[in-house]
Amino acid sequence: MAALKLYFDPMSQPSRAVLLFLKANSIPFIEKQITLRKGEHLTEEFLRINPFHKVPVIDDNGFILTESVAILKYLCGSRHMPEHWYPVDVCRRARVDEFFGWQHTNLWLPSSLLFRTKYIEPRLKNIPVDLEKLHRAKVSMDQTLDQLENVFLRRQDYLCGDDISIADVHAICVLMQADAAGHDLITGRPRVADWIGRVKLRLQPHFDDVHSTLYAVREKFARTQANL
Ligand SMILES: N[C@@H](CCC(=O)N[C@@H](CS)C(=O)NCC(=O)O)C(=O)O
Repeated sequence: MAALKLYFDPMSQPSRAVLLFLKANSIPFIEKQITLRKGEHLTEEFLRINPFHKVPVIDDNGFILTESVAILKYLCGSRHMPEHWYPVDVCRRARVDEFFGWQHTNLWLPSSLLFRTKYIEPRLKNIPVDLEKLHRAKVSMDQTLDQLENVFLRRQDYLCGDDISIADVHAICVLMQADAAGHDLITGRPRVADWIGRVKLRLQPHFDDVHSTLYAVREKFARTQANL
């Protein structure tokens, strides 16, 4: 049987979620890095794999799947992973699905907007940072972080229950994008701070390995754009 292939860019938050999950669970796979910055997602070869020109994508012995959430769920089912990642119990599983439904507009959107506005757009279009747009993204990101603090983490150690699930892996990778853009995730949010520490610890050393490219960007921001 051909090995699983993962097409990813380490600068992409959903790519990192899948990469991290594979590494943390020692699932064998072949790395196919697609560097978005270089336009490698727009080649004819990649468009045949994903006509939507997005990463991540997996090719599991000819079964091609896009969308990070679908990929994580597929890996849980096809690799018979420990139950805590995506519980079998109907209600516990529904909590994970509930979070994934919520995160698209509430977590993914503000975090991506923040990073895009501060990092990608100025470089791509050679323009200064749009401060008004950045402010809107920051307000929205703070609302989301407060909801993580006061709703999801109010009575439990992980986002969807008492043990780590694929929702935690996905969410922390998305949040790291905002962190790299210099957004303060934890001040006044002790539960979010503890949760980040807890999830990272569960996923080390792979967490730092998968985030090394992003950490370099975060350092650059801290030196050059700390005032924004
Ligand atoms: N909902 C998708 C989002 C995938 C996505 O937007 N990927 C971005 C990188 S973070 C991408 O490949 N963008 C390139 C493009 O849209 O051309 C998922 O979770 O997998």
